[in-house]
Amino acid sequence: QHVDNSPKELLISHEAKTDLMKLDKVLIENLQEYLNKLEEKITKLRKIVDEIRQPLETAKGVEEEYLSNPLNSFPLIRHMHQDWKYLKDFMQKPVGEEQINFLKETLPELPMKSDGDEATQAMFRMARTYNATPWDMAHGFIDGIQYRNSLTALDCFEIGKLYLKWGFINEASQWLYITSMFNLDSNLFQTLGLDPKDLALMLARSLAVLGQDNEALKVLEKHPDLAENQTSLLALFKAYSSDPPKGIPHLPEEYSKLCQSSHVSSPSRLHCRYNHTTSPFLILAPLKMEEISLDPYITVYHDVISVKKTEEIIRFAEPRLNPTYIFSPEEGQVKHPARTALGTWVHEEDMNSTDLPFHNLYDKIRDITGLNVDDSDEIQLLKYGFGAHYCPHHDYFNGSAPDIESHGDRIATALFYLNDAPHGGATAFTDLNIKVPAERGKVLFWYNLRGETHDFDFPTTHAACPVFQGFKFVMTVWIRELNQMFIQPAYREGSRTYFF
Ligand SMILES: O=C(O)CCC(=O)C(=O)O
Ligand SMILES: [Fe+2]
Repeated sequence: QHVDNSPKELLISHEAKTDLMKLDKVLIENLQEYLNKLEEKITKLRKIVDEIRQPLETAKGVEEEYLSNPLNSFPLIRHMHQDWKYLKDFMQKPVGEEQINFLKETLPELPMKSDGDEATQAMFRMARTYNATPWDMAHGFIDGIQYRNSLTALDCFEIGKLYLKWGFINEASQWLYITSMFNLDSNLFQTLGLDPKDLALMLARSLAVLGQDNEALKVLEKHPDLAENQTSLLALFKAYSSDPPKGIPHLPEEYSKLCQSSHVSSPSRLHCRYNHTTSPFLILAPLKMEEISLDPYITVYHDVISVKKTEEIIRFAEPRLNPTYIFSPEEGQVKHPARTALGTWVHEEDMNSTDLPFHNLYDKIRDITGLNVDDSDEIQLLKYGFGAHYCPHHDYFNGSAPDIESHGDRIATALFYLNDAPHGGATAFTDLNIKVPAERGKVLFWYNLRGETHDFDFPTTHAACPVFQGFKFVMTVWIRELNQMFIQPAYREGSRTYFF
């Protein structure tokens, strides 16, 4: 399968990031080589300057006597006639062309604008979801954890611009203010695209919009080019209203609250027990089960899948990953910032292959859930990288999927956690105030449709919190409804109430 080198691919794949670092190293070496070439030229020129200055030094104060000597006047004429012409050629000769060309050729391999935008948006998402102030974020402090790294002026500037574009003026002003606190005097930043004048304009504009006129004027005053027009600029900022921003991810407050590590799920009155009733298999090998909600019915099973199996599944998935989509009744499958994991479907032939880790998976799910699972169900492997998340959603299609006639809706979901997400990445049931951390070997199981009627169970709305560090790997199994006809005969087709 073709791996789409889309923005998300860069964000999520560890390999892609490792490759980027390797490429960065090569480019830095190339830049160093360019510097060496420049230095070579400078060293040569220094020697030449010293050399050609020599006769003048000798003649200093005794010019007439000096020139009367033909052994001096000849060299002068020759030098003036010849050397400067050659020097002009030497000065004009481009330096480090090879290195410049190498950089030019490499540029198409580097992240594109959309990659940069997506990375900036991931920072926005994490800052908002984990309630990190710009100051904390810039200093590597997020969701109670202090990371060793911090952001540079250019990083902060980029994030500030996004906040400004999306109309989060208060945060924008803070990001831009932090940017301005870096030492921007050297024109180093200008070379790299951070024009202090642009920064001052943006910062002043955001302050003016916030009604902090004096602060805005102070920022403008510091700039020789802006100081003289400060009052008219201020008036302009205040009169100017930008178009309503587009593309801002909606991050509901209850979702953010749940995702933060400070949130502790309300102590469950339900218990853990060993499930040995669902199937004959479980009588022999009972599973540690945790009921985390009775209505809707949500359970977690521990140690369902071995470390070895999870590793095999991850190895299977890695080379097959593609961007994931959300299902929209109007447009079908669409790429959307609400879902930013990479994924791959597991197809029938792979499910049944004895060489692959999936071949007894259907049995296992049947044992746990008591539901009939087979090739009519959908299995997707998902990898969430840096900042990847899935906004609150429900898994049922609400009658809109094309194959709903043949398979029915998604009656239940079994979510297998294939690794431990180091920071972030929990599954959050936003209506229930329940958060399930991503821990290897667990299976989270819930019904999306209500028992008797198969009505949509709204409080099953759930989300995947943004992953801040490392990645999160899961396998989602959506169990379809019509396969359960003989197990749950209470279901009468057409009985469902549609709410939307
Ligand atoms: O990754 C998660 O925790 C949830 C995934 C999910 O809800 C889905 O794929 O439908
Ligand atoms: Fe889901």
